[in-house]
Amino acid sequence: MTRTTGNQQAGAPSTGVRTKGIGTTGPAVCFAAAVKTFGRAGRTVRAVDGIDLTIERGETVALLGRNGAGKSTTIGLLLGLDTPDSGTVRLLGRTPDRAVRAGLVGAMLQEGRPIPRVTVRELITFVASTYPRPLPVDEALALAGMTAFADRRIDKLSGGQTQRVRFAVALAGDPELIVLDEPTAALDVEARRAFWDSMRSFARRGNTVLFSTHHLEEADENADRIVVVDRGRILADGTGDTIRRAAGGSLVSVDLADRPADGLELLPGVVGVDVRGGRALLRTDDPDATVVELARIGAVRGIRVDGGTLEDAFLALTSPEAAGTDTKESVR
Ligand SMILES: Nc1ncnc2c1ncn2[C@@H]1O[C@H](COP(=O)(O)OP(=O)(O)OP(=O)(O)O)[C@@H](O)[C@H]1O
Repeated sequence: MTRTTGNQQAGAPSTGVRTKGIGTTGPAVCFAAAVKTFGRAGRTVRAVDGIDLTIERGETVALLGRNGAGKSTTIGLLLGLDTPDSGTVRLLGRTPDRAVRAGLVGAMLQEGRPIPRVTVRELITFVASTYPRPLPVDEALALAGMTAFADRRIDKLSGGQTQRVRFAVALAGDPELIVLDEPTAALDVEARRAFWDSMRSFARRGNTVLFSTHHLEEADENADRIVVVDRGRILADGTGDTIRRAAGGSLVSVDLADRPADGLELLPGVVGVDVRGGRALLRTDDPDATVVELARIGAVRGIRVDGGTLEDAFLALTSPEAAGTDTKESVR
C-alpha cells in the first residue's frame, strides 16, 4: 500500500517544535489489542486484527509479511495516520500524534513526493533547520551514506541513492525511533546492501528501528527480532531461530510407497503434513521422535531429515492452512 504523510517525506518536513528526549517514558512502541478495520463495498477488512506488540528502545525489529498482511496499516497506526477502532498504540509513552509532533519519530513510507531540484545537502540542511535539535547535517549525510553525493542534484541520483536521501530526511531531526515501510522495495542487490549499512549505522547509535519487508533474508540479516504478520495478526515473534521453531523446525520427508498419508499428522512432533509427488513432507518440532515412529510403522523408504530454512518456516506460518481460514474479509 502506498501512502504519504506530510512531515515524513522528502521535501515536506515538519515545522513543529520538538521536545525530544524530555519526559519520554516507556518502551519505544507499545500496541495493545489494536484493531483497524476498513469498509469496502459492503465488506469489512480487518487489516489489523488484535495486535499486541512491545518494542524496547534500541531494538531493530522487522515486520515481515506477504502483500496485504497488514504491515502498512500497522505502521499507519504507529505514526498516527490512522486511529485504531479499538485498543491502544503508544510511542515512547505518548500517543502517536504527540510523539510525531514532538519530533521523536522519523519515517520513510513507501513512496514520497517527487524530490525537488536541489542538492542533497541543500535539502537536508533545510529539513534539519525545521527542528530545534537536529543532527548536524554532515552527520545525517554520513549516516545515510550520502557524503560523497552531498553536492549532487537529487533528481540526478539513482533509485538507491534517492532512497538514502529519503533516509537522511527521516533521520535529520535526530528521532529516537525510525519507521521504514519496505525501504528497499525496487532496489537492486548493491543498493539494498548500501541501504542496510546505513540503517545499521543509525541503529548502532542506540536508536530504535522498525522496518517492514517481504524479504526474509533482509529481516534475518538486519533485525534483532522478526515479527511475522499475516491477516492482521502476529503469527510469530523472535529471532530467525525462534521463527523456525514456531513453524516446526525440521522437515522429515519419506517415500509413501503407495501407502496413504492418513494419520501422519498424528505422529509425535509433527505440526504439518504436505504430500508432493509420492513423498510425504512432515514438518516437525521433534525430528527424532518423528523418525522413530516412522521406523516403528515401517515407513522409512527414502527418509530424509532437513533443518528447514527460514523461508520454509515463513511459508508454513503464513499459508492459508496455517491461518485456518481462506479469507480475512467478511461480508457485513
Ligand atoms: N484504506 C483502505 N481501505 C480499504 N482497505 C484497505 C485500506 N488500507 C489497507 N486495506 C486493506 O487492508 C489489508 C492490509 O493492507 P496493508 O496495506 O496494511 O498490507 P501490507 O502488509 O502493507 O501489504 P503490502 O506489502 O502489499 O504493502 C489489505 O487487505 C488491504 O487491501
